[in-house]
Amino acid sequence: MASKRNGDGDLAVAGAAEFYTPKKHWASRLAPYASEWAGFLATMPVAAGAHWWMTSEPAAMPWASAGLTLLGTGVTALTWYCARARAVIVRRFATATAGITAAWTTAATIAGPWETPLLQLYAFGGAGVALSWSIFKALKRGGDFEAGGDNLWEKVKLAGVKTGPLEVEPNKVSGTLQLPRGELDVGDVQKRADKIASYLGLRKGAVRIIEDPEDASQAQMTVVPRDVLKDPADWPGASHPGGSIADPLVFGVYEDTELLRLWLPGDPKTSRNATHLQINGMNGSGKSAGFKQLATEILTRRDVALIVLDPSKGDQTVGFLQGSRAHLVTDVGACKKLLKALPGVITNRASQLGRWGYDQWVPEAFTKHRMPYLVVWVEEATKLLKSVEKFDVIAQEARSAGISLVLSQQKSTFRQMSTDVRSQLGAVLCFGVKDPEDAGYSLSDETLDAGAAPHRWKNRWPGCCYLEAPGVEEARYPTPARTYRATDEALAADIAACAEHAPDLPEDTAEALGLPQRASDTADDQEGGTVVPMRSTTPTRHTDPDVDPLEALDSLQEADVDDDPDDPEAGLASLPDETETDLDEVDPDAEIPEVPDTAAQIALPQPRPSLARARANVENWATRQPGVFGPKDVPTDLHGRDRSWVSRMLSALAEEGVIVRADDPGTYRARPARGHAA
Ligand SMILES: Nc1ncnc2c1ncn2[C@@H]1O[C@H](COP(=O)(O)OP(=O)(O)OP(=O)(O)O)[C@@H](O)[C@H]1O
Repeated sequence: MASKRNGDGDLAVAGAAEFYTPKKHWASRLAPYASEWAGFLATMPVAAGAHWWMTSEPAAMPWASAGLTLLGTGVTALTWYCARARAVIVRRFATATAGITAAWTTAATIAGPWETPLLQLYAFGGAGVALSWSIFKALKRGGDFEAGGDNLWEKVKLAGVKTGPLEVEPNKVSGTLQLPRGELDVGDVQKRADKIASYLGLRKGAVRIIEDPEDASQAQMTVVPRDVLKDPADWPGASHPGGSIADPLVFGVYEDTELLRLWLPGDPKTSRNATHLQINGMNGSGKSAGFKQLATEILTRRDVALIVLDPSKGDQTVGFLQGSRAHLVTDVGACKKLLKALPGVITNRASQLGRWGYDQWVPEAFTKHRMPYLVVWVEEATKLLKSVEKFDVIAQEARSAGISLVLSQQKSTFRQMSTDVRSQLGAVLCFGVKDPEDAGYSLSDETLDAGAAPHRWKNRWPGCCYLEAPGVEEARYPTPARTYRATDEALAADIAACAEHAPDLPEDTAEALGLPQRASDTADDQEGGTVVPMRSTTPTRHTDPDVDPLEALDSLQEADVDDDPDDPEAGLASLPDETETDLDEVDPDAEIPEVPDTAAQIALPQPRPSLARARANVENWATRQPGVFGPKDVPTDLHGRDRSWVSRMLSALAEEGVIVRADDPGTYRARPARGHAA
């Protein structure tokens, strides 16, 4: 193979390309050998001319002889020196050729090239040298692409693989591989991708192999010699200021310099589905920076509203959105409430879209009916999802109602995110993770098999990511990308420049979610623009002032999706005597902790408490237990549901820090009381 580095010291894309460039015509097949024969033929007239010149000036002959001898020795020495980086055989061969040519030219200049034995030496010796160069090249290069390719495949123990025509782009060479049928499969080649990179003198991960979905004996090989991700590109500004959310969100570049693009709404014309997005990555892998850029892209569009639920970090991550039209909710309870209110909003929006004749949200829904697309971004999603029933159903319905959910969390193990929820999300953005197992919770097997390895980055390469999403070519899924390097000030300035385009939330949506129509209408924001906690927003309006919105939603949910279909007692009133027995376990003398409104209801036997009341009852009971307890210990009539529900509830309470986990799995204890002395 040709030199691995070009004159600038860069890894040579051209080198890789040169190795592979197919030579189909006889002229191009012979071209590599032309130089030695041209040199052979040129030597005779040069020597004859020099001889004629020297003999016409006899006085100069002694000087010319000495000069030519010195020049020949110098050229030979220079050849030896310049070829020091080449293989020993090449160096010797080149030096010998220079020496022989210089000696013959000097002798021929003095005596005349047609004199015996100079003419014979030229005819046989010169032709012999030229021929041996051609043989040497032919053996080394094979004379055409395929033999060179065979050499590569043999070296990496994949003999029989053939490389098809290659497409050479800046920093990328790609082409089809034909595998020997029945002998090798794509997995064999994928396993050796790093060996191929090593043979080509490239970094690990520079070679990726993707299976051809139509033919298992073929694969697509992509070689990306230079790692452009090492140095992230600077934020170039919002990609479509004042544009539609139907335009892609652009938030970085792939290693082959393509833009990193994400589409959230569907597109009936191209059959692209609307999607939710799952974002994973370990601490410091660049999730927050990615969020800021995507949020900026969203907030600079004219037909989309953004709601951000960030129960953990608050100002740290979303602070730069102060004063923007993003609705920011940072209170845990308020975040949960909002998520639980989503089904109502989904139903409402879906039926509106249906009435207007749309199967899904399209930009026209905004231009004609002022219904913006809605993005609900949930940071630290695991904490919130656990307490939202049937989240998979919410996710499933949300897409057709023009709502995309973005769930961001460090990792999505099956414990943290059910397969049902996962299957509804549709798109994954995976930043650096701790180990291959974590990568497996985010990316598909196909992407991982094709060489995606986010665990190699960990958090040492913040912003590096893989994206699997509708609208992105599947062959691109294993291609690494990096988000832009951006400052909060630059992003905030872009958002501010488009503030006039940002739409309000429709009145009914705002009302149902307990949000103002305009984020900047909140008292907090007017006071100087802090993150807006949900509790500071205007209360939801309802037609019946006596019905608590959450209770109403709970009843609706229960009517729709009873969480305990197998429970024979589902929907039946609990027997009062059982209630008394159970309530014996609740310390009647203990002071009732602060559970707004609902605490007073605990002692009263209820037919089957609403979901909200059941949660409050269980929480109240659990925080008052003197010892270790598990789901089976929680009195049924406090909640009226099956044990798996109680188990999920206790786990959620432990996540929220209301109770703590005990030593044995599935057991808990009340949080030790603090500050009694005070
Ligand atoms: N594309 C990028 N290029 C360069 N630096 C980046 C990039 N993305 C993120 N960073 C830097 O990496 C660091 C960690 O990023 P970030 O806070 O977004 O990670 P995170 O995954 O949100 O971490 P955590 O979960 O701990 O909050 C920050 O200093 C950030 O500026």
